[in-house]
Amino acid sequence: MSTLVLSGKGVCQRAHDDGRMLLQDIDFQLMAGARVAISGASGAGKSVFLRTISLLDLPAAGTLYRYNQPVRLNARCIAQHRSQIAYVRQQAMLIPGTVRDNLRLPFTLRFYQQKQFQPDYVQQVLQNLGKDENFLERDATDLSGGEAQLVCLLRILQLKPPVLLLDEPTASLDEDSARAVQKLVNQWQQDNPEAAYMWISHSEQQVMEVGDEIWYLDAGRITHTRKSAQAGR
Ligand SMILES: Nc1ncnc2c1ncn2[C@@H]1O[C@H](COP(=O)(O)OP(=O)(O)OP(=O)(O)O)[C@@H](O)[C@H]1O
Repeated sequence: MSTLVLSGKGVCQRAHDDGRMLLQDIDFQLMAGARVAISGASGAGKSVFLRTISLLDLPAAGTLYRYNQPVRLNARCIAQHRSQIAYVRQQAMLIPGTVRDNLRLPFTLRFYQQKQFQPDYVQQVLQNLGKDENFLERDATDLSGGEAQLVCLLRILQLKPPVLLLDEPTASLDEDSARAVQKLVNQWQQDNPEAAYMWISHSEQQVMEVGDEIWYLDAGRITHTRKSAQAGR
């Protein structure tokens, strides 16, 4: 039987400015290995939902559970949750320096000091994406938008989070770069079959490609879910 990695009960979010409800009483369950595409109109609350369940923004009400344990909202538990439920934004954010500097960055943080940068692993992944061995030494400021997004993703994937929350990661990319991002996420999930993701997309084609399940958000509620034709491949 599949493991429940992340779930929520009665999750609500309010706007910081006028207090209006942005998420209304959402219950959800994300199983290990799940591939969930999230769809819905602009302003439906998709980003707010991902930011809330990763605890980048704290919920106004409701409870999140990781592996069936309620997540406490103190600083240590929030930091731990964010490291496990990794949120990837649409715009790539890199530090000045090389690709290697960017990929090493998390290991300089106290939270990841027990983990080690694995150059062989990242080289292999980059090679599978068609990047040559000099790519690690490229200056981050010279990368294309698509390459920068790949580096951002790889920086997170190498840490092997059990859940990845992708907020329109290919929205500003051309078709080839978008495909490379999809390929990277697919490959990561094949290597880590217990890993799950949620992927926000406005592209109906991408929704069908990346989701085994599709969750629809409307006015801060999950209105319905369905299996895609890809389910059970
Ligand atoms: N921090 C905030 N304070 C106030 N309002 C916010 C905040 N964040 C988002 N909103 C509002 O919440 C609503 C949902 O925003 P959200 O970004 O989640 O939509 P979305 O479904 O992701 O849209 P899109 O597809 O256009 O990215 C919008 O009305 C937005 O203006």
